[in-house]
Amino acid sequence: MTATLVLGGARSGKSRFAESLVIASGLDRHYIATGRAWDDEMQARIAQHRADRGPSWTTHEEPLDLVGKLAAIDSEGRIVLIDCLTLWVTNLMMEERDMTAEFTALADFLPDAKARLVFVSNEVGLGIVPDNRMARDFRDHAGRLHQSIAAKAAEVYFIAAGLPLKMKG
Ligand SMILES: Nc1nc2c(ncn2[C@@H]2O[C@H](COP(=O)(O)OP(=O)(O)OP(=O)(O)O)[C@@H](O)[C@H]2O)c(=O)[nH]1
Repeated sequence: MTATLVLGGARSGKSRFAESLVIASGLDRHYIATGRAWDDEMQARIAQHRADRGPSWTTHEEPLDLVGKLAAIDSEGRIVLIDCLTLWVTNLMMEERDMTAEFTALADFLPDAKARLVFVSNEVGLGIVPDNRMARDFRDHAGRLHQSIAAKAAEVYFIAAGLPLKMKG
């Protein structure tokens, strides 16, 4: 099945746009959250997101084993929204995982996926070069991952101010 990549900045409207693609598909809706609730504000925000999505979505929370989770729920007639890749990259870095191996596993999974996949991610590479090493590594990992997913995706969008710019497809 096909994959879509939706890139954008913080509060650009990328999650909402990705959700609209899922709803328009008419397929069985699944949501994989890679983020973790680290404080009360985030917990409240997540609860609101869940309420907004409503009961027609099946939610999975998977901070690290994204490929394993995708494989476990992969099925024809299903669409899976992954929100978001940059939080997955953060979690992998915190656990000192082999980034190249993880990114390769995800890219290799895409052509064989039976479900339709919609990836959301933050475009974090547009500002000045960060002055700390970890932030520079994070930016580089995210940029490499985006290029690899974009190369295999059928459609790629960039969202700014709530407006989608179609870059591929
Ligand atoms: N753990 C968990 N996280 C969730 C759930 N639903 C949404 N999220 C997280 O909430 C985040 C998106 O919410 P926001 O922080 O409000 O949006 P944003 O990414 O800053 O802004 P947009 O560009 O508008 O999407 C995603 O990264 C998800 O991982 C859920 O059910 N469980």
